[in-house]
Amino acid sequence: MKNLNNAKLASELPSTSTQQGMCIPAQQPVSLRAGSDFRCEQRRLLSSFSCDSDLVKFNQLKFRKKRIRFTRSHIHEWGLFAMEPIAAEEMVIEYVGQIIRQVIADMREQRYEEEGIGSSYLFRVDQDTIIDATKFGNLARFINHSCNPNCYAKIITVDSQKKIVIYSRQPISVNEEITYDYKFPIEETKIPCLCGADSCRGSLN
Ligand SMILES: C[S@@+](CC[C@H](N)C(=O)[O-])C[C@H]1O[C@@H](n2cnc3c(N)ncnc32)[C@H](O)[C@@H]1O
Repeated sequence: MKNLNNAKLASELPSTSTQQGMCIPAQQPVSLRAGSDFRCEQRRLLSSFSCDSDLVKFNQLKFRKKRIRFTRSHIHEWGLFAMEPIAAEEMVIEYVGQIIRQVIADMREQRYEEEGIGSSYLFRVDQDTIIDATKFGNLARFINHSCNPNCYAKIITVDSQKKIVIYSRQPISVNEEITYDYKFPIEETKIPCLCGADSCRGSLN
């Protein structure tokens, strides 16, 4: 199955409280305990920091969407382009679509092929969850693959729900095409890559 396969699963949100363990030994002297409390809190903050910043950025993205547009791309048909400068490590857009199971994705993939839909808008979240943006989605469905991309896809958990978010990995200029590495699994039947990067691997898969 050739779905947009995201390898960055390391971003699962750890719980900021229960998974940090109990840090206050009951019989500790007060002064030591205060130090322990402090170190414990510091550890908790440090370990939850990147996750919380994902959450903050995700909430910000809801209220202040990046200015982007889809237009013809030199890579493949339609692509997504920045209409404002985007700094590195910014959330650019969420990849929105229908959440489906593997068995449904397999059936749909076959149906889409029969319908002559040549592009794949299926994005794997985990082993049994796929987001299908073929018929319902947002502008993220227009993002093309590049072997030298300016963005990357990451899975974050918001309110116990996994979400695919596209982040910038470097500053992006106005009118620059937004791309990420699809990380398709390797297959025998190759899909030629047209990204044009010097480091192009020659195929998407
Ligand atoms: C999510 S769509 C991207 C948007 C697509 N360009 C469009 O016009 O709808 C993914 C499909 O775009 C095509 N594609 C994306 N990046 C490509 C690349 N670097 N080289 C060749 N085809 C690409 C492939 O057909 C892929 O299945």
